[in-house]
Amino acid sequence: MQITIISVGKLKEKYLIQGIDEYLKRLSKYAKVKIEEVPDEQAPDQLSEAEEKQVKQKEAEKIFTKLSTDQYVITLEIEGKQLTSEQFAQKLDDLATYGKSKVAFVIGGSLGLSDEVKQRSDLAISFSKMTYPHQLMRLILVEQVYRAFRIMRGEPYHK
Ligand SMILES: C[S@@+](CC[C@H](N)C(=O)[O-])C[C@H]1O[C@@H](n2cnc3c(N)ncnc32)[C@H](O)[C@@H]1O
Repeated sequence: MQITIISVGKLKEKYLIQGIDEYLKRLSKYAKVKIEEVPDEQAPDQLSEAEEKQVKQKEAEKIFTKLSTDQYVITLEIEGKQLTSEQFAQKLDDLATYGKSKVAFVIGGSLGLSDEVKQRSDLAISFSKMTYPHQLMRLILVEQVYRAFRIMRGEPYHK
């Protein structure tokens, strides 16, 4: 399986970089995982609805440069579908079985994802109704992808 994680915004915190690197190392046994970081748009704290839309659209343009038509796109959205780790593992397994082995996960920036990106999404998943910072979301995602591979292979992992 070829997995691309497209994430808006730069990873700054050392502990997150180390955590993500650790899971990427563990994941290399199961899949090719590539991180594509796209720069976030600099914007003031107070934005009108139109300005917010514009920022998200600009970020979307950069996201689209990293996506290809043959990828199955999974967006991370708070309002997306909540899955158990087993269901998530089953989903990845099904994708591999049915020839959709190129998967792109997309994590938005601090304002979230634009409607255009959401429309391109094949599946929107939520990790809870709470909002996580995008940097932390990247760590949570790689851990869950790693867990999914362990589940798929029937290998022991913390329950
Ligand atoms: C700070 S959040 C953006 C918050 C923004 N207000 C929104 O509604 O999307 C940054 C990104 O992290 C991801 N994210 C944060 N919390 C999430 C959750 N509970 N489930 C899935 N993705 C989440 C999403 O991709 C989101 O675009």
